Amino acid sequence: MKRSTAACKAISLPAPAKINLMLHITGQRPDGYHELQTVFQFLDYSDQLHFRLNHHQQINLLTPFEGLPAEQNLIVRAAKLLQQHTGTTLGTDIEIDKILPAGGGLGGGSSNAATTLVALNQLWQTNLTQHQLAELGLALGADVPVFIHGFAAWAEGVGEALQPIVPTQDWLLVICPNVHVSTGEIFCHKKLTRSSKPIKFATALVGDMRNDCQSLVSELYPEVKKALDWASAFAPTLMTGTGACIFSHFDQQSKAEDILARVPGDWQAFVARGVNTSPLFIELDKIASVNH
Ligand SMILES: C[C@](O)(CO)[C@H](O)COP(=O)(O)OP(=O)(O)OC[C@H]1O[C@@H](n2ccc(N)nc2=O)[C@H](O)[C@@H]1O
Ligand SMILES: Nc1ncnc2c1ncn2[C@@H]1O[C@H](COP(=O)(O)OP(=O)(O)OP(=O)(O)O)[C@@H](O)[C@H]1O
Repeated sequence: MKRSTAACKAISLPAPAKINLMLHITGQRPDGYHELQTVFQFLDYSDQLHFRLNHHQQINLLTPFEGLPAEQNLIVRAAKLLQQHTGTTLGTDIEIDKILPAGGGLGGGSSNAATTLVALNQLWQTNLTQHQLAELGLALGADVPVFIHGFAAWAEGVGEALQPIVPTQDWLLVICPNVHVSTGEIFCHKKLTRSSKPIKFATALVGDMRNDCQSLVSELYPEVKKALDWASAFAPTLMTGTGACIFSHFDQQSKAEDILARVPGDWQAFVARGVNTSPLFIELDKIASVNH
């Protein structure tokens, strides 16, 4: 897809959530990372990032994140990585409207990093290809490449070997129980299922749509089990990534909204559409068509 790279001084782009429609763990590599088979779909529900060019080579994150020093923020790390990789003398001031819960399995940090790489590649006119950006992004997180490529995908490897797939674009009720699950903690746990039999791409969307992390997370975090039990009474429900968020499928927005209204008050929840093209790329195409 050809997109405009016209020079600009500022750009605002979304960083959407992802869900894992299924997630199998089929093995572990010598470096400790796990071999996965998963289906990624995006949600039409995004953080919004705003980038303004500066000429001082400074990366300034103007929106504070409680408890997370700026230098550890994946937005700042992504910007610095691109700066170092390309040798650009430009910098950026960044603001974010954050709505995605951290540590929810919705990939918020990875998505922020991906949007940062894509946005700054335009703002700084560094002209890396999508493939180069995805390779760079993988060093920041296993989920970054899917956000950079922007299509719903069947993923293998650690989640970086992607093939397009076209799941139904259901309405989803997403519930975020009041707990923070660390991805590292789940992948290190001795009770994690690590030996699922590999399946074929052709069967990715039929049969057993399970998440191999779900039973362990349910055991360690009873609040996640409680949410799964509650939501499963209304619609097919699964946990995303390593949790804590769960999602339930509906064929109509109104049905999902009806159940949203009944979600117990101590859980954050929202309704969003599962989409097969990332809202990031829909926005980039809009910008490109305006610039033509
Ligand atoms: C579970 C998923 O959300 C599925 O989409 C992702 O694979 C997680 O991706 P992510 O949050 O970008 O994870 P990373 O930041 O790369 O890794 C966090 C930690 O999880 C473990 N990890 C992660 C991904 C993977 N395939 N195997 C792992 O063992 C590693 O211990 C790593 O130190
Ligand atoms: N910009 C960012 N937004 C959110 N979290 C960030 C960011 N930068 C760094 N982090 C750190 O990354 C951790 C994981 O955040 P993230 O929202 O990606 O988790 P997640 O949704 O569970 O991701 P995944 O599904 O990829 O496991 C957070 O606990 C936080 O400390």
